[in-house]
Amino acid sequence: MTKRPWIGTSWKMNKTIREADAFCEALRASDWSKQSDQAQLFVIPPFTVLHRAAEALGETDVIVGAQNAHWENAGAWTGEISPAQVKDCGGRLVEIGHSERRTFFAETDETVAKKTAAAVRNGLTALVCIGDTREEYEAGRTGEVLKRQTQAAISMVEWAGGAKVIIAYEPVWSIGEGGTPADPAFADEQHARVKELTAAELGSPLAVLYGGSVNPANCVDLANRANIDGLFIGRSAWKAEGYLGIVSDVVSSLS
Ligand SMILES: O=C(CO)[C@H](O)COP(=O)(O)O
Repeated sequence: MTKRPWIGTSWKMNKTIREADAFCEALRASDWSKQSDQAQLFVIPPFTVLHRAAEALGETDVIVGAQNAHWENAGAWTGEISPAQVKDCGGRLVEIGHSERRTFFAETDETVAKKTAAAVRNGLTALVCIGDTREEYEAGRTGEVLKRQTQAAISMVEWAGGAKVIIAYEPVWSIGEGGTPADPAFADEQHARVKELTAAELGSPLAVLYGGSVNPANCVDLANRANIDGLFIGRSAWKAEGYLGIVSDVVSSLS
């Protein structure tokens, strides 16, 4: 069966309204935005343009999501955004537990578990990021860390009723400027383990995307690995041409 990869980008804390509009317009105008039979595209803007991006891409097959959401649907949680609010803005997916949130905003396995369960309860797809630090990687502890983070993330989800959870393996040592892209064979091995673990716990494996210094030179090799179900791209996809170039290369290589 031909693969139908997920290919998406988070803009992190980037883009003004005008820049977001330009990206969405370029994506909307591209044929790739209406070909979800070949690849499931997704874009994760900052909250400031979430509603606008969801509207702009509303007639396309592109899923728009949020970079975080709280575990409660409403209440006295100053500065937070709830999964119900994400849904109200047109968001269909929530990214949870990115390493930047775990490192700089005290996100823990427990908050990731609560947020994942809340996203699913609200009918959103939870895109849960897991990843080993450089220290853990060098100590050969990658497998153990990914197992702990995955088990915690899915521990509170109510699976009855079509819960949608996707895992993104993002080695912390691969992310951002100065990151080292993971060797595709190494990434594939880690994905295989996560798929095996989730299959054993849930009856069927969760999809596992790879993120961390994905670029035009390594996207095809990564996406063609047996256990890599898609790519989660940062810097290389922040310009629409960059994103669409990767989508086109990956889809062509798979067909
Ligand atoms: O979240 C990511 C993808 O949006 C991830 O952190 C990878 O970022 P990149 O290294 O800039 O591709």
